[in-house]
Amino acid sequence: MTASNPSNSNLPSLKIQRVDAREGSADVLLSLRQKLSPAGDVVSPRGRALTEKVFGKPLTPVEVVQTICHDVKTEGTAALLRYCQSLDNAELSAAELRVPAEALEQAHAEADPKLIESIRRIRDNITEFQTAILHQDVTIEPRPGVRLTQRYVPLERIGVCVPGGAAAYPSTVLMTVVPAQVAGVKQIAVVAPPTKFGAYNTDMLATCHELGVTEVYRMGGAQAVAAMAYGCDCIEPVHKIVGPGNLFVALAKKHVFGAVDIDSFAGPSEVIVIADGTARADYIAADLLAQAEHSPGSAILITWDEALIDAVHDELAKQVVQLERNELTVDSLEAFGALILVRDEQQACELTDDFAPEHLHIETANPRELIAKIHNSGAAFLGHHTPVALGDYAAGPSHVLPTGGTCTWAAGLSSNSFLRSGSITEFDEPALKQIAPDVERLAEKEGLTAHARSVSIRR
Ligand SMILES: NC(=O)c1ccc[n+]([C@@H]2O[C@H](COP(=O)([O-])OP(=O)(O)OC[C@H]3O[C@@H](n4cnc5c(N)ncnc54)[C@H](O)[C@@H]3O)[C@@H](O)[C@H]2O)c1
Ligand SMILES: N[C@H](CO)Cc1c[nH]c[nH+]1
Ligand SMILES: [Zn+2]
Repeated sequence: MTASNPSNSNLPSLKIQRVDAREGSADVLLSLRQKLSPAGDVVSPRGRALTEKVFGKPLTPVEVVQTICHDVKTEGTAALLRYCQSLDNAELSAAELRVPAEALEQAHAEADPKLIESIRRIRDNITEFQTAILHQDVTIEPRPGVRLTQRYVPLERIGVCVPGGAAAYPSTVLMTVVPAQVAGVKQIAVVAPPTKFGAYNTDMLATCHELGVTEVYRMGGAQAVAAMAYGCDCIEPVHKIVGPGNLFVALAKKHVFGAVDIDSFAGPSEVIVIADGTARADYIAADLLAQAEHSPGSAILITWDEALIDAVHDELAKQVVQLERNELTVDSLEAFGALILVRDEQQACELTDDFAPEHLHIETANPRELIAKIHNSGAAFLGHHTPVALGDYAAGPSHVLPTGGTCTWAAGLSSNSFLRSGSITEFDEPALKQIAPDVERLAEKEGLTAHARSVSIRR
C-alpha cells in the first residue's frame, strides 16, 4: 500500500492522501481507519492551546472531560458559568443560562418565512418515517390462559445536544426533537453552546419554537452534558442525553452513561463513497466536500477505477476553492480524507466493513447489490441521485449517527431510541398448573426453594 500526493494537477495543490490498497493487508487498513477518523483522541493545535490555557497544563481530551464533569457535578451552576466563560468566551449570569421565551418567539417571528415552510415540510417527512418504524406493543397468547406482552413506554424527560462550535445546526433540532415527539416524550431540553452558531443562532431558536420546544439553554460542550446528567440549580436532570457533538461532547456522554442513558457516540462526521466508472467525478467530489466541511469531517473515496481517482482529485481542488468554508474544508480533507484504489468490488466492500463509516454512499451501477454485501454503516445512500445531504437535512431517518467505527454495535437515533420496553405476563390457574413442574424443577436445581414454593403453594 502506498500513499502519495498528486503531482499532475495545475489546480491549487490539495494534499489529500492517495492510497493504493490493491495489495494492502487488513492490518494496514485498520491503522488507516484510526488515522482517518477524527473521532480518535485527536484535537487540533487550537484545541490543545485552549486546553492548556483553561487548565494550566496539557490534558488529554478524556482528562479534560473528567475534570469538567467532576466540577459540574460537585459545584453545579458555578462551574457551568466558569466553563461558559473560559471555553466559549461567554460571560453569563445564572439567570441568562436559559433562553427566555420571548427570545424564542422573536426568533420565530423574524425568521425567513421560507425557512419555516421548509422546517414544516421536513418535520412532516421525519414524522412519517419515524412513526412508521415506531415499535408497537406486542401481545401473544401462546397457550390458553397465558398472555405475554412487550410494552413500550416513552421516556419522560430527555436532553438534546445541538452543536454550535464550527457551524450552526437547526437541522439537528429537527433530527432529534421530532423523533422524540413521535415517541411521545413530553419534556425536551435543548442545549447549545453560547455562541453565534449555537444558542445565539436565531434559525436554531426559530426551529425550536416551531417544534414547540420551550426549554433551551445557553451551554455546550462537556459542561452541558454534565449539567443535564447530574442536574443543578438551573436545569433539572434528564433521563437520556442524545445528539451529536465534537470529541468533548461525545466523550462526556460516554462519561455520564450510567447516571443517564445516551444514544451513541455521534462524533465528527464521516463518509465513504464507493464508486465505479458509472459515477460522475464532480458529484463524488461534491459529496466528499459536503462532509469534510463539517471540519473535522472524514471523507473517503473507494474505487477500483484508477482514472476516477485523478478525476475526483481534480474536481476536489476545483470545487473546494468555491466553498465559503474552504480553509476549514481543506484542513479536514488533508487530515482525514483519502482517495483509495482497490482491486475490485469485493475489496471495496471488505474495506468499507473495516472502516464502519457513519455514512456510506454507493455511486455504482448496482448499489442495491453492493449494500447487501456490506454490514457496517450508520446510514447508507444508494445511487447517483441520493447525496448524503438528503439524509442530513430532509429525507426522514435521523442524521444523528454513530461515528468512529461504533456503527459495528450502535444504531443511529430514531423514535425507538426514546422508548423503554417492559414485559407484562399473565397466567390463569390451569396455565400455572401446566408450567409449574418446570419452574419448580429449575428453582430446586438453583437451590432457590422459596421460588419453587411460590409456585407449588398455588397448586
Ligand atoms: N454524528 C452525527 O450524527 C453528527 C451530526 C451533526 C454534526 N456532527 C458533528 O458534530 C461536530 C460539532 O462540533 P462543533 O465543534 O461544531 O460543536 P460542539 O457544540 O459539539 O462543540 C463545541 C463545544 O466544545 C467545547 N470545546 C471546544 N474545544 C474545547 C477544548 N479544547 N476543551 C474543552 N472543551 C472544548 C466548547 O464548550 C464548545 O462550546 C462536528 O464535528 C460535526 O461533524 C455529527
Ligand atoms: N452530516 C451530519 C451528520 O454526521 C449532519 C448534518 C447536519 N447538517 C449538515 N449535516
Ligand atoms: Zn453533514
